[in-house]
Amino acid sequence: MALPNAVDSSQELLNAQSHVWNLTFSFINSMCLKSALQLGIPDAIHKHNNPITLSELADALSITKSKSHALFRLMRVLVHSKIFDKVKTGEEEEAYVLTGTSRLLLRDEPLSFSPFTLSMVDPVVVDTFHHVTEWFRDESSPTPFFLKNGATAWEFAEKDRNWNQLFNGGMASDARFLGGVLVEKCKHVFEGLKTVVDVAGGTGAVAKAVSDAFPGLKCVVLDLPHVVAGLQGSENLRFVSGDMFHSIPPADAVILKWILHDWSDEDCIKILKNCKEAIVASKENGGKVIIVDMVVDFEKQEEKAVETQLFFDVLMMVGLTGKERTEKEWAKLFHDSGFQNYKITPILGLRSVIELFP
Ligand SMILES: C[S@@+](CC[C@H](N)C(=O)[O-])C[C@H]1O[C@@H](n2cnc3c(N)ncnc32)[C@H](O)[C@@H]1O
Ligand SMILES: O=c1cc(-c2ccc(O)c(O)c2)oc2c(O)c(O)ccc12
Repeated sequence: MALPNAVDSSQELLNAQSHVWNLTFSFINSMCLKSALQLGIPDAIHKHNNPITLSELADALSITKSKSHALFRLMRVLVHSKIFDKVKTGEEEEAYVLTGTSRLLLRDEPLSFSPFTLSMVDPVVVDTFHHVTEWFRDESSPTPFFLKNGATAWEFAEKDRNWNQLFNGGMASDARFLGGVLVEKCKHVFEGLKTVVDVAGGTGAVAKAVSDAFPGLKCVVLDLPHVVAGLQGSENLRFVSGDMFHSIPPADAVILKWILHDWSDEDCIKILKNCKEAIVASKENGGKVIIVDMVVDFEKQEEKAVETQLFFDVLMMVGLTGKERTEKEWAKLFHDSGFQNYKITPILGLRSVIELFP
């Protein structure tokens, strides 16, 4: 029975080859998405109000006539990756519509994710990945990013104004989205608090959502000088520049959103000890740390969720010294930083709110 085996094994080889091709070229998905956002395709479809044909789309984007077929090919990839959908509008004619995914990427929507995506497909992030192999063989660089740039990501952001703006804008788009969900789904987390400091709170989008939802609550955003310079606060929102490794202003609660996954265990313990110092004075009003981060479980999740968690974990390894943590790893961090108790509420999709008590 040589033949069936030969067929089997050649089919296996062909499948393996196709798998290798798909993995080799999966960056094309990211780059087509980047072009779609830069060209403003989601907004053009949205503005049209109806399914949009290829030629209407080309007109709306002011694309040169000679690129019309290229646009068709770009849209074919984007429809395949379910960023857009295609509907029949007549016998022959087809037209494009938005999907839930592209609705999240509309430029002028308050909850747009587009700035985050554009920051993460920028050469500052993507180029770092060309230095991973070299980093594995390097004795002294903490990250591939450091190996390439001779600076940490935060030092780099201080020097490069364009990247600083792009990165802070990207973070703010996630923070606006999450801030809204947080105050809606996690009201109880903020009840009874009089003061809160959002440590490394970026340009203040989470603090703004919290200070708007709880007008009696005084919010402070602490971040590095190049992030908070020139930002305007409000009645109950104030920006302070400083270094969380040195000191954190005292408050009833500290928020740490997407901070601890940026850092090694050793650095997290330093940050958490400073947070503890900031909150212990006001134990009767709250005295807690509110962490928003992933609690990963690489075994018990759906395939797509596992992939997202693996991507974030490697992103943290390549750009920064951080990682995504399992509950066991979180618990050890909390114990090693001198906290007694924690409560995980897994309500933010892949991320959780962890309340940490001294
Ligand atoms: C991943 S961003 C998260 C920002 C914000 N919490 C959010 O989720 O949108 C990390 C933030 O940490 C800030 N950061 C880094 N080192 C810091 C330090 N030593 N002290 C204060 N903030 C710092 C960065 O400037 C950046 O805004
Ligand atoms: O400055 C950076 C920041 C981040 C980053 C991304 C998502 C997050 O949620 C987060 O907290 C941090 O990642 C980088 C990266 O992966 C690079 O390759 C180079 C630079 C950076």
